[in-house]
Amino acid sequence: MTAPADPQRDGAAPALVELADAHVVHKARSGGLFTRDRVYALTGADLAIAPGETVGVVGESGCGKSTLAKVLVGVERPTSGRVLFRGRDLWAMPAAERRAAVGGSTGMIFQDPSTALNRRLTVRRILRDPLDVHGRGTTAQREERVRELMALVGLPRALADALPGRLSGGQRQRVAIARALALDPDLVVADEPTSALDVSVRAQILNLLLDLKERLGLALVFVSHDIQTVRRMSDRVITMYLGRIVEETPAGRVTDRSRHPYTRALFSATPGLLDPIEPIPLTGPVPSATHPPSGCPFRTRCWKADGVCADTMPGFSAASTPEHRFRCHHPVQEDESTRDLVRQSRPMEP
Ligand SMILES: Nc1ncnc2c1ncn2[C@@H]1O[C@H](COP(=O)(O)OP(=O)(O)OP(=O)(O)O)[C@@H](O)[C@H]1O
Repeated sequence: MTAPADPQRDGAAPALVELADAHVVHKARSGGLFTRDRVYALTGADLAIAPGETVGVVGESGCGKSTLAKVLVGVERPTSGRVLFRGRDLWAMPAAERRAAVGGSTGMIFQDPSTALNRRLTVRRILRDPLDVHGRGTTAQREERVRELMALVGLPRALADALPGRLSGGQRQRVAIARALALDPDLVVADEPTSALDVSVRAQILNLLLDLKERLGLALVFVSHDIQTVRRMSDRVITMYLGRIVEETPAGRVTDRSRHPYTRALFSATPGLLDPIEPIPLTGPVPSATHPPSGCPFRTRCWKADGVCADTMPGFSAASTPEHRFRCHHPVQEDESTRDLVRQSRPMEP
């Protein structure tokens, strides 16, 4: 069995949740029927989430962000590899113990609260449900907890008997956040929590998440396409490409100190993050997760790629540190500016 990649980084708090060489492989479908192909949704993920930290996850559509999120909170079982909750192998536990561990330590907030909440249940019932399922407290204590949760996320008490259809998008997402917090988890994973909301309420929901994280000492994993927001919210940013974690960067270094060419390209394409700059051009489509390229999955779009990249998937580079890890045969130099990379990566004039 594979040992956890980096069980406790030097001096860091012990991990809340750790993935050790986690893979998720699906059967591919075509026209509603399974085919012989496989979809490599998550490949060899090694990751440790420490108590109280905020980890942002970025990458293009289909790169495995949601899969990583679901594996971290124990709602999706990896095809192989291990998920450790406070050092204990989640999927080796008896089912009842696993359900209690997952319910009691993690919460998940989904993209669209309209579909994530049962439309036939009142706010009170939605918030009571996890307490009932996990047998928390007496009836009176559960009612009190529902009131507490509503206050925590800024929902007026008068909405306790409302159905989700009567609430605004922002209020619905507050209910979803309260439900994720019902059992007092240590880790909350928010998968694109604001992308289905009006622009006007996005900032309120993000501020609420940050505020709750501080007040409750939560660890937060934040998945988003919105790179600016990820950078602002996170302590550490994880870059994914075609099912792989290719870089983990301290958030303060992520714009102009990232060492993986893909992270630099992703951030260069975000307006307003760097001084006016052209984005690093990435040529060609994202390869299919059913037929990933040999070696490094990014090589087909990388201006630095050579034969080594086609032959071998890079492990974490020897130049990595415990805080800043990257998988690349030809990492960007520390002192190379994104401007230099734009120049290097520009396709040759014919
Ligand atoms: N149940 C499934 N069956 C088959 N393929 C799946 C399944 N779930 C996910 N996939 C595939 O796995 C890959 C990773 O999907 P995932 O949803 O984790 O990506 P993502 O980065 O969250 O995408 P997005 O940003 O668009 O939400 C994609 O190619 C997706 O089509």
